[in-house]
Amino acid sequence: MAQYRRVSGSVGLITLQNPPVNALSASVRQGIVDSVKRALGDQKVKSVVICGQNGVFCGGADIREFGRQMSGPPLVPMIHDIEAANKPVVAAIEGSALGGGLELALGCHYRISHSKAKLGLPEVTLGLLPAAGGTQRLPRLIGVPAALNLITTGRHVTAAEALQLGILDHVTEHNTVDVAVKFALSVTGESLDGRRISSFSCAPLSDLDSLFEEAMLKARALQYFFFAQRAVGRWSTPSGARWDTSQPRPVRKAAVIGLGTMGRGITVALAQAGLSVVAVETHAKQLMEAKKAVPSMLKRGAVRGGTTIEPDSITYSETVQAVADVDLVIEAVFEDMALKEKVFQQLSIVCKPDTLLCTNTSSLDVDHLASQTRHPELVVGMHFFAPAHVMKLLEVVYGRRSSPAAVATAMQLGKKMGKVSVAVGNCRGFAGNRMLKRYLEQAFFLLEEGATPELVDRALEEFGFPMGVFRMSDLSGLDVGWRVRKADGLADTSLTGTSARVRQGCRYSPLGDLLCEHGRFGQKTGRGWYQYDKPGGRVAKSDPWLHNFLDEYRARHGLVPRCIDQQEVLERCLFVLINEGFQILEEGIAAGPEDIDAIYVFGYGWPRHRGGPMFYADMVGLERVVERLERYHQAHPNVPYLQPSGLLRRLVANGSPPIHKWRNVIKNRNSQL
Ligand SMILES: CCCCCC/C=C/CC(=O)SCCNC(=O)CCNC(=O)[C@H](O)C(C)(C)COP(=O)(O)OP(=O)(O)OC[C@H]1O[C@@H](n2cnc3c(N)ncnc32)[C@H](O)[C@@H]1OP(=O)(O)O
Repeated sequence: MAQYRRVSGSVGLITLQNPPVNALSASVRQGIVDSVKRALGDQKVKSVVICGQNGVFCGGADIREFGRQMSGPPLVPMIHDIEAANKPVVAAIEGSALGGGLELALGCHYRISHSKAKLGLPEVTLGLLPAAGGTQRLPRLIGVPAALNLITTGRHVTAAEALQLGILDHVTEHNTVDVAVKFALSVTGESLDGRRISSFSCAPLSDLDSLFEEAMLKARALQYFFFAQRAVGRWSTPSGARWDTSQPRPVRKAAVIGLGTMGRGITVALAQAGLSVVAVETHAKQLMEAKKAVPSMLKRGAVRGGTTIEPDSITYSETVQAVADVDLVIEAVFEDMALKEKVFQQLSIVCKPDTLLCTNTSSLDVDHLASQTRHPELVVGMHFFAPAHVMKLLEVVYGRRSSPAAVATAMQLGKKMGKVSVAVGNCRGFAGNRMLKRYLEQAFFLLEEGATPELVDRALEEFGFPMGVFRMSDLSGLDVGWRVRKADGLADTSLTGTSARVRQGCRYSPLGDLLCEHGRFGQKTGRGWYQYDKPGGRVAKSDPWLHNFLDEYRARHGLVPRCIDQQEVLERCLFVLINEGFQILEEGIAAGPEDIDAIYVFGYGWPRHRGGPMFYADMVGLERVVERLERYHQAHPNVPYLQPSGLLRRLVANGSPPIHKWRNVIKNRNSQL
């Protein structure tokens, strides 16, 4: 419903009331129609404000009414009547104005918003179009390109961006309804001729065709990705195990070993999937902390998902003996091979002979861990992404001896946890992190050559990543990679001269190692590639120290900085990642391009509307990817992975077939799996 009252003498205030987000149910629409009629018919009312109760303007269509018989007044004439009103109507937007909610606001003559509000037309994510005037009014208000972007992506924009785009007239930090009422008083009696958006004409565009072509490309990418997500469930391995011939085992009780950040998230994900969980942590302090953290994570998840979790579904223990009767164990201890070896040896003794043993390692050798057990066929990797109870991606890593049933069980458990599970073979970094390594290395090289973290991140964010590589590195912690590089004997900053930037005959950048030596681990220390207001701060600010450091570094190594443009950033960072993806396909580590694309979209923030790295390569054109890689390899001969992979060349030699035909060309000739 909607409440109507007169405030400040002459303002008709209409408040939408439909908790939790004041969605446009039949009774809300009826309430709006009645209230507008009252306001326009009341001589004392000179202007109108529409707001929502409890700090939310309107979440759009009431999704609880989807699938039901349509009742109540239709939205289109209702919004039209608001726009046609002869008294100014002001939308006071707090919280969200989404879908039909934004369309309602676009029918008003003015839009005032709180700075924390979010606006958008997310219909596309529900398989709908903004049919209550959104497709007509938004392009007239902000132009076709910007409107097309919002409508085809469904993304929510901040009030600041909405103001910049021209959707909003004013943004306030104060009480939005009070500000809107004052504003409504101030525009009383003014002409509304220039305020009715549907009377605006669309700015003519010369390149409308290419704009729509781009939008169509996005639509193709989204369609491809829709099917790619489903394709990854039909997994297969080079040894012939397949989704439709492998029988998963029932898993009712699971255990997690190690209750650090990852272990806690995995415990929550398992409990949310309805399993009983034994959570083991041998360090008393860490166990105590986990006992507090896990229930509150579960509680937050239950509130968000509207579910209930049996509080006794998790039992905690300080000893591994507690996992004797579980069906499956996920080891999530510190990323240290010696420690993991010990855990697997212990598990092999303690667990039932048919217990599936899984490791959450992000890069270590699953076959080696399997060799520590009595039943290597029951060992697989389950590589979760942080935060493990939130992130959709799960890499299920099969080893040389993993049984089809073991792979099927892990895949099915992933599905039960609501994950997109992708089966991949065992190699350093598996599919996702192996590709990421190349991407990170190129980003470091670009800094050496003259780029800044800001320039690289801007290029990647404009491409569509939620965060550029350096902001992401600050968020996840520079020390993580540093530890791995130290363990691999790479992070040696005592080397001088040319050998400082070469390892095993290949180009190497010690920039990340040097930053760590300065105690700059990213957000957690308040300093990394950017600076933050405090340790744990979230807002990245450009850091003059870092720029000086880069200048000195280049001078020390005789590197003459050059101008690097966004195109080079994208090609260098993305094409090497793609090239590694082809190598992974060639080796049979991933069964098809869809697997890699699902990994990148769900695990690494690759923009969904670009379909994933392999789809992107198809769109850019494989010949072009080869040509650019060759050119960069010529310029940087000591970076061997800039050479186009054999499969990429073979595909080009086969006339660059479209992505859905690549599997015909992929022959896992080199596979050892
Ligand atoms: C003539 C027929 C009338 C048709 C009207 C015109 C048609 C227009 C088409 C549309 O409007 S399509 C767009 C529909 N709206 C959306 O897609 C928005 C979906 N919601 C969100 O994005 C978020 O929920 C939010 C609004 C941004 C709030 O996010 P927040 O993180 O703060 O909270 P949540 O946990 O997500 O949600 C809280 C609570 O609210 C319920 N809810 C959210 N949206 C709607 C909705 N549109 N209708 C009904 N209920 C909604 C959500 O389910 C949660 O409830 P719960 O009980 O706590 O689970």
